[in-house]
Amino acid sequence: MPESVALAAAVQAGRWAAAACRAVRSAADPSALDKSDKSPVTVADFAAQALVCRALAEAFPNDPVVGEEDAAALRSGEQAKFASQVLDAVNLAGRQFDLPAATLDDVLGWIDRGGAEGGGRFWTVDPIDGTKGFLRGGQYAVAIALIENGVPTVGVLACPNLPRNGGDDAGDTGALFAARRGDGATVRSLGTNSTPTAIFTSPQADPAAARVCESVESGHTAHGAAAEIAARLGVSAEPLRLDSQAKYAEVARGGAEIYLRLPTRPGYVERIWDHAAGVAVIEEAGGRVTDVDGRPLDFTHGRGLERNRGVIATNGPLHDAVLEAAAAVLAPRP
Ligand SMILES: Nc1ncnc2c1ncn2[C@@H]1O[C@H](COP(=O)(O)O)[C@@H](O)[C@H]1OP(=O)(O)O
Ligand SMILES: [Mg+2]
Ligand SMILES: [Mg+2]
Ligand SMILES: [Mg+2]
Repeated sequence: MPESVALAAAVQAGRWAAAACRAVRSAADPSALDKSDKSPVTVADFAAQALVCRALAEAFPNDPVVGEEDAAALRSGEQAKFASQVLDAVNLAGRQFDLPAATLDDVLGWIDRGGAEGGGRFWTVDPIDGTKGFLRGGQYAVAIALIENGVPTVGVLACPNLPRNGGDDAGDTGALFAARRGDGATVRSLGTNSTPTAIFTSPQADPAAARVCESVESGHTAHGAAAEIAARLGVSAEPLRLDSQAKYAEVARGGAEIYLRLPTRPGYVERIWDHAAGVAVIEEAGGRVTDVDGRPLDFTHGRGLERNRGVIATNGPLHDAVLEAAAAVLAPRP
């Protein structure tokens, strides 16, 4: 079946952005700025958001985009050198795809296309999900999703550092996961014209045999509570720690059964771009996603998942058992 225009645009956007991320990492140690919440943002985050918004604008000029980054810091005279590095990264990646050279104004304009509010139909973009992983040389993902009436209907996760065929095939690094509601989920390489292969979650129904993945960063998830949940389920394998939505991808392709993202402090609201693409990919691969209370993720409240706390994603068959264990371990919803 030919891919829909929306999925094809998101795949192209993911490839362009992944090329920029790789170019930045191979050139030098990426320099980072601190955002107001103290989280880092690099030249590659901005270049990747510019390229994703450029690709989406070509295919869907009227679609709003809700992106993580904005160009305000790059427009301030103080960051002129940083801004010119972003421009260079966009053009370096662009040359790989025969794109016309961009100006700094083009790049700032594309980045700021990500400042929309959302609505009935909109895209949400995390140009680098897992910036800390990117800086460490760990996992990161370019995450792109189309949301229609609160439902992620298209999702792409481009994971430049993830082995495509599982852990044994480390020579073939870089995987792009894609899904469109009703059409299933696939993986392909990051190269142009690569063929997608269908992926499915693991059929494992024995909780004791499950493999759990979680964040590397202890500030992003409660590792202790996850260990208690795993113990209740009788899980013996050590958790797999990965940065970014690569965790959703790993569960979607059957490399793990459970992804736990457990609240570290009351009041942290998850961002829609940290989950929408992962939800589309995992659900189309046969999995399930809810918050820790079993509620579906609610993408109708702007930039945050205001109505949810934490996230639990599973292969499907294990979902109810994990929710039951989580309810026994976590304090009830306030
Ligand atoms: N306190 C926090 N709790 C949960 N997630 C967070 C927190 N601070 C930042 N994040 C976001 O968590 C995601 C990475 O989590 P993980 O540990 O799974 O890799 C990123 O989207 C990161 O944003 P960013 O996109 O800026 O990297
Ligand atoms: Mg960030
Ligand atoms: Mg993120
Ligand atoms: Mg990000």
